[in-house]
Amino acid sequence: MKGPIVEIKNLSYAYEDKIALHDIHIDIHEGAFLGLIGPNGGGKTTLIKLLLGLITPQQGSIRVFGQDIKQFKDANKIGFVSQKSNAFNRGFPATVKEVVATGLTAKVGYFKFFTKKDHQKVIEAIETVGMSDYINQNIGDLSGGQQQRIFIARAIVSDPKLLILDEPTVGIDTEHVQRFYQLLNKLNQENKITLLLVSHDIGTVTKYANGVACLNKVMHFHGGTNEFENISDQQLSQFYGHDLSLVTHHH
Ligand SMILES: Nc1ncnc2c1ncn2[C@@H]1O[C@H](COP(=O)(O)OP(=O)(O)OP(=O)(O)O)[C@@H](O)[C@H]1O
Repeated sequence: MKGPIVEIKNLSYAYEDKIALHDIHIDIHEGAFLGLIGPNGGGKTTLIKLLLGLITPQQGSIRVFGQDIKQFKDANKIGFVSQKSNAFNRGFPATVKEVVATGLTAKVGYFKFFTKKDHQKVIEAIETVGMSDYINQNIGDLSGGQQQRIFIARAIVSDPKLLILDEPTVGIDTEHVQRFYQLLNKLNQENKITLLLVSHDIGTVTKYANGVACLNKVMHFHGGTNEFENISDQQLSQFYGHDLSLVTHHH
Protein backbone atom coordinates (compact mmCIF):
# COMPACT_ATOMS: atom_id res chain seq x y z
CA MET A 1 0.00 0.00 0.00
CA LYS A 2 1.06 3.61 -0.56
CA GLY A 3 1.34 5.82 2.54
CA PRO A 4 2.17 4.56 6.02
CA ILE A 5 0.52 1.39 7.36
CA VAL A 6 0.28 3.09 10.75
CA GLU A 7 -0.52 6.79 10.82
CA ILE A 8 -0.91 8.45 14.21
CA LYS A 9 -1.87 12.13 14.34
CA ASN A 10 -2.32 14.52 17.28
CA LEU A 11 -2.87 11.58 19.59
CA SER A 12 -3.40 12.30 23.28
CA TYR A 13 -4.46 9.93 26.03
CA ALA A 14 -5.00 10.43 29.78
CA TYR A 15 -5.90 8.00 32.57
CA GLU A 16 -8.46 10.07 34.49
CA ASP A 17 -6.53 13.33 34.86
CA LYS A 18 -3.05 11.83 34.34
CA ILE A 19 -1.71 12.53 30.88
CA ALA A 20 0.13 9.51 29.42
CA LEU A 21 0.48 10.70 25.81
CA HIS A 22 0.39 14.24 24.50
CA ASP A 23 0.03 15.22 20.86
CA ILE A 24 1.84 12.21 19.38
CA HIS A 25 2.58 11.80 15.67
CA ILE A 26 3.98 8.58 14.24
CA ASP A 27 4.19 7.14 10.74
CA ILE A 28 5.21 3.52 10.22
CA HIS A 29 5.87 2.61 6.62
CA GLU A 30 5.60 -0.87 5.17
CA GLY A 31 8.88 -2.76 5.65
CA ALA A 32 10.08 -0.58 8.55
CA PHE A 33 11.68 -1.89 11.71
CA LEU A 34 10.86 0.80 14.25
CA GLY A 35 12.23 0.73 17.79
CA LEU A 36 10.06 2.46 20.38
CA ILE A 37 12.09 3.58 23.36
CA GLY A 38 11.62 5.83 26.37
CA PRO A 39 11.77 5.82 30.16
CA ASN A 40 9.51 3.84 32.50
CA GLY A 41 6.08 5.37 32.51
CA GLY A 42 6.82 7.19 29.23
CA GLY A 43 3.65 5.88 27.59
CA LYS A 44 4.97 3.01 25.41
CA THR A 45 2.47 0.43 26.69
CA THR A 46 -0.36 2.93 26.41
CA LEU A 47 0.55 3.51 22.77
CA ILE A 48 0.61 -0.25 22.09
CA LYS A 49 -2.76 -0.71 23.80
CA LEU A 50 -4.18 2.03 21.56
CA LEU A 51 -2.71 0.34 18.47
CA LEU A 52 -4.19 -3.01 19.46
CA GLY A 53 -7.60 -1.39 19.96
CA LEU A 54 -7.70 -2.26 23.68
CA ILE A 55 -8.30 1.38 24.57
CA THR A 56 -9.71 4.19 22.43
CA PRO A 57 -7.99 7.47 21.52
CA GLN A 58 -9.46 10.42 23.41
CA GLN A 59 -7.95 12.96 21.04
CA GLY A 60 -6.40 12.65 17.61
CA SER A 61 -6.51 9.73 15.23
CA ILE A 62 -4.93 6.36 14.52
CA ARG A 63 -5.18 4.84 11.07
CA VAL A 64 -3.96 1.31 10.44
CA PHE A 65 -3.76 -0.09 6.92
CA GLY A 66 -5.59 2.99 5.66
CA GLN A 67 -8.54 2.57 8.02
CA ASP A 68 -9.55 4.39 11.20
CA ILE A 69 -8.71 2.12 14.15
CA LYS A 70 -12.29 2.35 15.39
CA GLN A 71 -13.49 0.63 12.21
CA PHE A 72 -10.53 -1.70 11.78
CA LYS A 73 -11.59 -5.35 12.00
CA ASP A 74 -8.83 -7.25 10.23
CA ALA A 75 -7.10 -8.44 13.41
CA ASN A 76 -5.01 -10.97 11.47
CA LYS A 77 -2.97 -8.15 9.93
CA ILE A 78 -1.46 -7.27 13.31
CA GLY A 79 0.50 -9.75 15.43
CA PHE A 80 1.53 -9.13 19.03
CA VAL A 81 4.16 -10.64 21.30
CA SER A 82 4.42 -9.40 24.88
CA GLN A 83 7.07 -9.80 27.57
CA LYS A 84 4.53 -11.70 29.63
CA SER A 85 4.23 -14.48 27.04
CA ASN A 86 7.32 -15.92 28.55
CA ALA A 87 5.51 -17.42 31.53
CA PHE A 88 4.73 -21.09 30.98
CA ASN A 89 5.59 -23.37 33.86
CA ARG A 90 7.62 -26.50 33.45
CA GLY A 91 5.39 -29.36 32.36
CA PHE A 92 2.57 -27.17 31.02
CA PRO A 93 0.62 -29.75 29.01
CA ALA A 94 0.51 -28.17 25.56
CA THR A 95 2.90 -28.96 22.75
CA VAL A 96 4.73 -26.36 20.66
CA LYS A 97 2.49 -27.27 17.71
CA GLU A 98 -0.68 -26.74 19.78
CA VAL A 99 0.47 -23.40 21.13
CA VAL A 100 1.35 -22.11 17.65
CA ALA A 101 -2.01 -23.36 16.31
CA THR A 102 -3.83 -21.10 18.79
CA GLY A 103 -2.55 -18.22 16.63
CA LEU A 104 -5.05 -19.36 14.01
CA THR A 105 -8.09 -19.72 16.25
CA ALA A 106 -9.05 -16.07 15.73
CA LYS A 107 -9.60 -17.06 12.12
CA VAL A 108 -10.94 -20.61 12.28
CA GLY A 109 -12.69 -20.54 15.67
CA TYR A 110 -12.17 -24.13 16.73
CA PHE A 111 -9.36 -26.62 16.33
CA LYS A 112 -11.67 -29.12 14.68
CA PHE A 113 -12.09 -26.83 11.68
CA PHE A 114 -8.37 -26.77 10.94
CA THR A 115 -7.62 -27.59 7.37
CA LYS A 116 -4.50 -29.30 6.02
CA LYS A 117 -3.35 -25.88 4.86
CA ASP A 118 -3.68 -24.54 8.41
CA HIS A 119 -1.54 -27.40 9.73
CA GLN A 120 1.02 -26.62 7.04
CA LYS A 121 1.08 -22.98 8.13
CA VAL A 122 1.72 -24.03 11.73
CA ILE A 123 4.64 -26.18 10.62
CA GLU A 124 6.06 -23.39 8.44
CA ALA A 125 5.81 -20.82 11.24
CA ILE A 126 7.71 -23.17 13.57
CA GLU A 127 10.33 -23.68 10.84
CA THR A 128 10.67 -19.91 10.36
CA VAL A 129 11.61 -19.43 14.02
CA GLY A 130 14.06 -22.34 13.86
CA MET A 131 12.20 -24.60 16.29
CA SER A 132 11.21 -27.58 14.08
CA ASP A 133 13.11 -30.02 16.30
CA TYR A 134 10.84 -29.13 19.22
CA ILE A 135 7.46 -29.36 17.49
CA ASN A 136 6.02 -32.10 19.73
CA GLN A 137 7.67 -30.99 22.98
CA ASN A 138 5.76 -29.42 25.81
CA ILE A 139 6.13 -25.66 25.79
CA GLY A 140 6.82 -25.69 29.53
CA ASP A 141 9.96 -27.75 29.00
CA LEU A 142 11.61 -25.09 26.80
CA SER A 143 13.90 -22.27 27.92
CA GLY A 144 12.60 -18.70 28.10
CA GLY A 145 14.31 -17.80 24.81
CA GLN A 146 12.89 -20.86 23.05
CA GLN A 147 9.41 -20.16 24.41
CA GLN A 148 9.62 -16.63 23.10
CA ARG A 149 10.46 -17.99 19.60
CA ILE A 150 7.34 -20.12 19.83
CA PHE A 151 5.29 -17.03 20.70
CA ILE A 152 6.71 -15.35 17.62
CA ALA A 153 5.62 -18.39 15.60
CA ARG A 154 2.13 -18.13 17.13
CA ALA A 155 2.02 -14.43 16.23
CA ILE A 156 3.15 -14.92 12.61
CA VAL A 157 1.10 -18.03 11.77
CA SER A 158 -1.82 -15.87 10.59
CA ASP A 159 0.50 -13.92 8.24
CA PRO A 160 0.39 -10.51 9.93
CA LYS A 161 1.76 -7.55 8.00
CA LEU A 162 2.72 -5.75 11.23
CA LEU A 163 4.24 -7.41 14.27
CA ILE A 164 4.28 -5.50 17.57
CA LEU A 165 6.68 -6.71 20.26
CA ASP A 166 6.57 -5.33 23.80
CA GLU A 167 9.90 -5.94 25.56
CA PRO A 168 10.10 -9.47 24.16
CA THR A 169 13.55 -10.24 25.54
CA VAL A 170 12.89 -9.59 29.24
CA GLY A 171 14.22 -12.57 31.19
CA ILE A 172 16.18 -14.04 28.25
CA ASP A 173 19.95 -14.52 28.64
CA THR A 174 22.32 -12.34 26.59
CA GLU A 175 23.38 -14.98 24.07
CA HIS A 176 19.78 -15.85 23.22
CA VAL A 177 18.84 -12.18 23.06
CA GLN A 178 21.25 -11.68 20.13
CA ARG A 179 19.81 -14.70 18.31
CA PHE A 180 16.32 -13.43 19.01
CA TYR A 181 17.10 -10.10 17.35
CA GLN A 182 18.65 -11.91 14.38
CA LEU A 183 15.31 -13.72 14.03
CA LEU A 184 13.49 -10.36 14.06
CA ASN A 185 15.81 -9.11 11.32
CA LYS A 186 15.02 -12.18 9.25
CA LEU A 187 11.26 -11.67 9.70
CA ASN A 188 11.69 -8.08 8.61
CA GLN A 189 14.03 -8.66 5.65
CA GLU A 190 12.94 -12.05 4.31
CA ASN A 191 9.32 -12.39 5.43
CA LYS A 192 8.71 -8.65 4.84
CA ILE A 193 6.94 -8.17 8.15
CA THR A 194 6.91 -4.59 9.43
CA LEU A 195 8.10 -4.49 13.04
CA LEU A 196 7.38 -2.23 15.98
CA LEU A 197 9.65 -3.16 18.86
CA VAL A 198 9.30 -1.68 22.34
CA SER A 199 12.62 -1.94 24.13
CA HIS A 200 14.54 -0.50 27.03
CA ASP A 201 17.82 -1.41 25.37
CA ILE A 202 18.74 1.61 23.25
CA GLY A 203 21.96 -0.01 22.02
CA THR A 204 20.12 -3.02 20.65
CA VAL A 205 17.44 -0.90 19.05
CA THR A 206 20.02 1.20 17.22
CA LYS A 207 21.82 -1.97 16.10
CA TYR A 208 18.83 -3.81 14.64
CA ALA A 209 16.05 -1.30 13.94
CA ASN A 210 16.14 1.17 11.06
CA GLY A 211 14.06 3.81 12.81
CA VAL A 212 13.65 5.07 16.35
CA ALA A 213 10.76 6.72 18.19
CA CYS A 214 11.60 8.10 21.62
CA LEU A 215 8.56 8.66 23.77
CA ASN A 216 8.23 10.36 27.12
CA LYS A 217 4.63 11.60 27.14
CA VAL A 218 5.56 13.65 24.08
CA MET A 219 7.47 12.28 21.11
CA HIS A 220 11.01 13.57 21.58
CA PHE A 221 12.45 11.98 18.47
CA HIS A 222 11.05 10.11 15.48
CA GLY A 223 13.47 9.40 12.67
CA GLY A 224 16.19 7.17 11.25
CA THR A 225 18.65 5.21 13.39
CA ASN A 226 21.65 7.07 11.94
CA GLU A 227 20.11 10.40 12.82
CA PHE A 228 19.35 9.11 16.32
CA GLU A 229 22.98 8.12 16.85
CA ASN A 230 24.00 11.75 16.37
CA ILE A 231 21.97 12.86 19.37
CA SER A 232 24.19 13.93 22.27
CA ASP A 233 24.05 12.17 25.63
CA GLN A 234 22.94 15.44 27.13
CA GLN A 235 19.96 15.69 24.79
CA LEU A 236 19.08 12.06 25.38
CA SER A 237 19.18 12.62 29.14
CA GLN A 238 16.75 15.48 28.68
CA PHE A 239 14.39 13.16 26.76
CA TYR A 240 14.61 10.60 29.55
CA GLY A 241 14.60 13.09 32.39
CA HIS A 242 17.77 11.62 33.94
CA ASP A 243 21.43 10.90 33.12
CA LEU A 244 21.94 8.41 30.37
CA SER A 245 24.50 7.62 27.74
CA LEU A 246 24.04 5.95 24.41
CA VAL A 247 26.12 2.80 24.13
CA THR A 248 26.12 1.71 20.54
CA HIS A 249 26.67 -1.89 19.46
CA HIS A 250 28.37 -1.87 16.10
CA HIS A 251 27.39 -4.29 13.32
N1 LIG B 1 -4.42 1.61 33.85
C1 LIG B 1 -3.83 2.74 34.26
N2 LIG B 1 -4.43 3.59 35.11
C2 LIG B 1 -3.84 4.74 35.50
N3 LIG B 1 -2.62 5.14 35.09
C3 LIG B 1 -1.97 4.33 34.23
C4 LIG B 1 -2.52 3.10 33.78
N4 LIG B 1 -1.63 2.51 32.92
C5 LIG B 1 -0.57 3.34 32.87
N5 LIG B 1 -0.77 4.43 33.64
C6 LIG B 1 0.15 5.58 33.80
O1 LIG B 1 0.37 6.14 32.50
C7 LIG B 1 1.73 6.49 32.31
C8 LIG B 1 2.30 5.76 31.10
O2 LIG B 1 2.38 4.35 31.40
P1 LIG B 1 2.81 3.24 30.36
O3 LIG B 1 2.60 1.92 31.03
O4 LIG B 1 2.11 3.47 29.08
O5 LIG B 1 4.36 3.56 30.20
P2 LIG B 1 5.55 2.62 29.66
O6 LIG B 1 6.40 3.53 28.82
O7 LIG B 1 4.98 1.43 28.99
O8 LIG B 1 6.33 2.22 30.97
P3 LIG B 1 7.24 0.92 31.23
O9 LIG B 1 8.46 1.11 30.40
O10 LIG B 1 7.51 1.03 32.70
O11 LIG B 1 6.42 -0.28 30.86
C9 LIG B 1 2.43 6.15 33.62
O12 LIG B 1 2.52 7.34 34.38
C10 LIG B 1 1.52 5.14 34.27
O13 LIG B 1 1.60 5.23 35.69
